[in-house]
Amino acid sequence: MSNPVYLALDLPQLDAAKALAERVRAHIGGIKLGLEFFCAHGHHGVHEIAHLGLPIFLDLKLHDIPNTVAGAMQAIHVLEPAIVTVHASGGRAMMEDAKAAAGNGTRVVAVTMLTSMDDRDLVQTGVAGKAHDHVLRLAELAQAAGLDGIVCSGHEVAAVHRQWKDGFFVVPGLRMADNGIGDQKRVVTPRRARDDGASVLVVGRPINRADDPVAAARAIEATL
Ligand SMILES: O=c1ccn([C@@H]2O[C@H](COP(=O)(O)O)[C@@H](O)[C@H]2O)c(=O)[nH]1
Repeated sequence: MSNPVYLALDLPQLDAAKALAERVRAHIGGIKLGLEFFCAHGHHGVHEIAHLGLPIFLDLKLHDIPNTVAGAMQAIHVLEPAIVTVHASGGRAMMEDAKAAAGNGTRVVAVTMLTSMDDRDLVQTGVAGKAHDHVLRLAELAQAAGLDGIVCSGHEVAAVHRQWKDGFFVVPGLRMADNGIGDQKRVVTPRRARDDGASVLVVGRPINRADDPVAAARAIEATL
């Protein structure tokens, strides 16, 4: 089985990001490039990281009207990302158009509820109910829109997996026992997320802020 860990390269400097990816390359299965990286380095930065030969996950969390999101998907075709994210709360039509505009080799997955939010945060956005139910509802919408899967926390992935058997599930918010959680609120260990059905495990700070990133990546790999 291939390594499900995708390293979130949330670093402002391109050289430092490249050097880190090269160091941990043998202990990860792919690289996630998010808003911080893409806003700073754009297509050029993606090409630089893609030279390493690992699958690229563009975590752009697109959220706009359908026409605009479809245009953005077409603009990133050329980068041949393995995975791209959109926000499920953008609605069914937006997700359908995003999927239609994506390249054949690209999985489009919908962010349900950010792992940095809990039940209280959800209520503050005007959504009544629990995170768990909200995630399941948005997963159903993403499936109906023809997406490949969703992004959710490790708290929900087992339930989502039961309702969407062949879905592709991306789980961030992962921490080992000795990691600080920072701004994340719905966290589990990488092992628990994998056992509960995660397809991709997104790990950022536990590796990219570690004193020894290679040792940290190896330690996570050893638990899987
Ligand atoms: O719900 C979400 C969606 C995306 N992310 C992204 O994953 C990484 C997690 O980084 P850590 O340092 O391991 O907390 C980061 O790039 C987020 O943008 C998420 O955390 N939660």
